[in-house]
Amino acid sequence: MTASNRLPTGTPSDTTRTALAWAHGARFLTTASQLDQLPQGDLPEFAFVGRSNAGKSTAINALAQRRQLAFASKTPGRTQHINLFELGPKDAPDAYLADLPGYGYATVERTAKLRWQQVMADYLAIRRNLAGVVLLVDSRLGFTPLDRQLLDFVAPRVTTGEVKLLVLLTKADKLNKKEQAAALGVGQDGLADLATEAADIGMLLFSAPKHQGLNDLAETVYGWAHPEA
Ligand SMILES: Nc1nc2c(ncn2[C@@H]2O[C@H](COP(=O)(O)OP(=O)(O)OP(=O)(O)O)[C@@H](O)[C@H]2O)c(=O)[nH]1
Repeated sequence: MTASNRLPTGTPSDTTRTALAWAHGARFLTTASQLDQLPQGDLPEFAFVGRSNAGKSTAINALAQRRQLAFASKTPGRTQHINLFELGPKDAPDAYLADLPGYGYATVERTAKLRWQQVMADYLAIRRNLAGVVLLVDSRLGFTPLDRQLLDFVAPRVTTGEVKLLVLLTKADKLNKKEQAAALGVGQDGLADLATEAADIGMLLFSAPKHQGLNDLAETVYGWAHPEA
């Protein structure tokens, strides 16, 4: 497993610039409430998942450098849709970014929670072109039981290396250096059971306002979509 607490440095490398330019081209494609409404095909897809309020919309918007590409839901826990964004040249898209519903609102009724579980479990287990999962976890909270449950859904595909995993420890600007290092340590310990030899797992401290982890995030997902690059 790789872990990074790098702060942004001066001039980005060519690789970073390419990855950032690619991510900035993200555009909304479609929204789906069921898996069979998602486009089929072989384009690599990476999914952003996380507890609600973990900073998922903020991270997607920072990655795409758009103020409102991903919308924070106005009614907590009610948005059970998967929003899909397209990346790459407009006439020849080369990847999809999937924004999965946030989870963990205490006020959501049981039936909605069960429905969420089913959508996530099915998506993570079945979506054939799923290349990677970006799991957003508030760096001050670490993995919650629902994050663990989500990891369980995708674990069989992560441990074999079929699906890659990047954990973003969000809101790192709210922690001092010592707390950041501790959060990375706790996070890595929490993933020990997934870290097989075949698995491709990374972890980054992330701060949207400070752009911390942003270049690494762009490079990672670009790499997932362009394994030949
Ligand atoms: N300080 C700080 N605040 C952040 C950061 N990322 C997100 N936030 C704040 O955290 C709150 C939640 O962020 P969102 O991006 O809406 O969270 P979300 O995970 O999309 O939440 P849902 O829409 O409920 O699923 C907002 O007030 C953001 O401004 C960060 O890196 N640093």
